Amino acid sequence: MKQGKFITLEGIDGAGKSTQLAWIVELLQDAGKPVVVTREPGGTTLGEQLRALLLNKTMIMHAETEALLMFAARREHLDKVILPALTQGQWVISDRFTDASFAYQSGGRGLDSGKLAILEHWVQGDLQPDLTLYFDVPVEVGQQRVYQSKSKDRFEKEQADFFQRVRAAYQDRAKQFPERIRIIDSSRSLADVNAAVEQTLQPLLSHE
Ligand SMILES: Nc1ncnc2c1ncn2[C@@H]1O[C@H](COP(=O)(O)OP(=O)(O)O)[C@@H](O)[C@H]1O
Ligand SMILES: Cc1cn([C@H]2C[C@H](O)[C@@H](COP(=O)(O)OP(=O)(O)O)O2)c(=O)[nH]c1=O
Repeated sequence: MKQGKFITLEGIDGAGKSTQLAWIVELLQDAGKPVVVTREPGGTTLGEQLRALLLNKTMIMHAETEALLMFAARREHLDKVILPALTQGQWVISDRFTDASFAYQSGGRGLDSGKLAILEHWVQGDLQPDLTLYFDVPVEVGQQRVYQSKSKDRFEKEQADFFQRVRAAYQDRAKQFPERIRIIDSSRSLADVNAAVEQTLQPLLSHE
């Protein structure tokens, strides 16, 4: 029986997820919540090895292989990390989850979202995050932030039109699940985004 809360962070590369993750952990710890931080693809020994393959910019793979590996890593992640932590009453914060597959593999690569929905149901059953923070930025802003910060991986080396499709797919998904997915305008200053995150988390914290 799930007791903890499951929060996921989404957005195109460079949206500011990792930066906000640290702030969210601080807010939850200040509120006395036991927090587990994790990420996708990854989060387990096997998942991190799959991540290395998926992000390796010299690796060539079919788009469906890519999707299947994302969901294989997710199955392991749920089994080894997410479900045990939730059952123990911990708050799980994941830097990306299934919305990323709909955004990148369906929006970005063009896979049929119906196939992904089958994998989603297979791997997660009815489990969905309690809250998803979608950090929305224009593609140019995200790309500028990524290029300033580090060398590009297999996804980050994609062109702007790929990220336009990813962003559009995220926005569609946020419209489809407005209760769960909250849109945060991440093009603003760090202080403004921090404040928006705090405000969005408040109802979840005060219902506890
Ligand atoms: N609101 C913001 N304003 C300006 N720069 C930001 C903001 N949020 C994050 N950054 C910077 O942008 C870069 C990418 O941020 P990061 O959190 O790593 O993004 P993501 O995890 O979504 O790819 C980092 O150098 C970070 O310091
Ligand atoms: C979870 C997930 C990630 N991805 C992609 C999005 C990102 O480009 C990449 C993971 O990188 P990311 O989480 O952004 O890590 P970093 O901040 O270290 O670059 O994997 C998918 O394409 N589908 C998925 O289902």
